[in-house]
Amino acid sequence: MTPRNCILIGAPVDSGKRRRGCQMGPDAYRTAGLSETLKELGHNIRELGNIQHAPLREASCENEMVYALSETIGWTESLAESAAKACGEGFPIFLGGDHSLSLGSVAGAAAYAASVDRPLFVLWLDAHTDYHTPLTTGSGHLHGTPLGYVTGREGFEAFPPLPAVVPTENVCLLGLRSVDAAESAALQTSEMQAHDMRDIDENGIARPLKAFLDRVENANGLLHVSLDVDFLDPSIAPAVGTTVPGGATYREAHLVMELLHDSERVTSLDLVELNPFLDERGRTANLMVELTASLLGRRVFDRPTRSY
Ligand SMILES: NC(=[NH2+])NCCC[C@H](N)C(=O)O
Ligand SMILES: [Mn+2]
Ligand SMILES: [Mn+2]
Repeated sequence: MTPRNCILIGAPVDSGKRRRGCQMGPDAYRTAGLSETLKELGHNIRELGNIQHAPLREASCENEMVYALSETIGWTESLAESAAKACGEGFPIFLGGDHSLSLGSVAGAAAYAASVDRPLFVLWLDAHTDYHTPLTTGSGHLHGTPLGYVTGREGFEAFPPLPAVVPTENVCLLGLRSVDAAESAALQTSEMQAHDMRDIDENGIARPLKAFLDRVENANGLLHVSLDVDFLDPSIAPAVGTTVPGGATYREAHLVMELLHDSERVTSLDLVELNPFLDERGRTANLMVELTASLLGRRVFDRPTRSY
């Protein structure tokens, strides 16, 4: 297995929703031994500690429900900058923080991809589509908007202008089981490949993922993976503020990670929405670390062939 130059970037973003706790996420991953686990697999690890948001400026939005706009803009600025830089130096892993961190991490990955003239693809592992804009969100929670931002939807005027838009046809969502009406309407007119849990129940999780990975391969694309804890079933991953029943099982989740590893396509990763305050003796943090290990090459044993 080729060793990767992993760059661990702590992003204690907690502004994307009202319930606090994701700011403790980076330390929970450290406590669960993320860095040691990846080292044992033979990877090189660079730890950047926790980054901070850019200085806050006044910002406003027509939608008065929108929560902590300035802070999320500040995070988007600093994260986009560190993501673009880290993508040029290795394999960035963002230790979140809530999902609003992906406004910045994906924007930065897209900027990097454009700078090397390669298309960026995004795999969204989530119960939710996170395709709102500040104008359509009913909750006002900006962790529900990152895919809206990076695909260039209107309504993000207060945010840093996107250096490069991710075309909706380059986005694949897996694990959906909670989609708001406004998001569902917008999804219809987009080219995103959205796979809900029913789709996965009927067809399995490998089939849609392999089809997507083939497209990434054929386009010689870079691939950003955004893993929201609530992709997983709450019975195995309770530490998230937005649990939805009926999520990915332990084996489905590991299979996704193993297929991603085999594709050798993943170039950046977000681990988001872990709220250690809601965890049970660290089990969700531990599982997220195990899944990251599978994505980075841990396997049960080295199979001589894969044709049985
Ligand atoms: N990243 C997340 N957990 N997003 C949940 C979003 C939930 C809901 N769609 C909202 O906009 O409020
Ligand atoms: Mn999410
Ligand atoms: Mn979610």
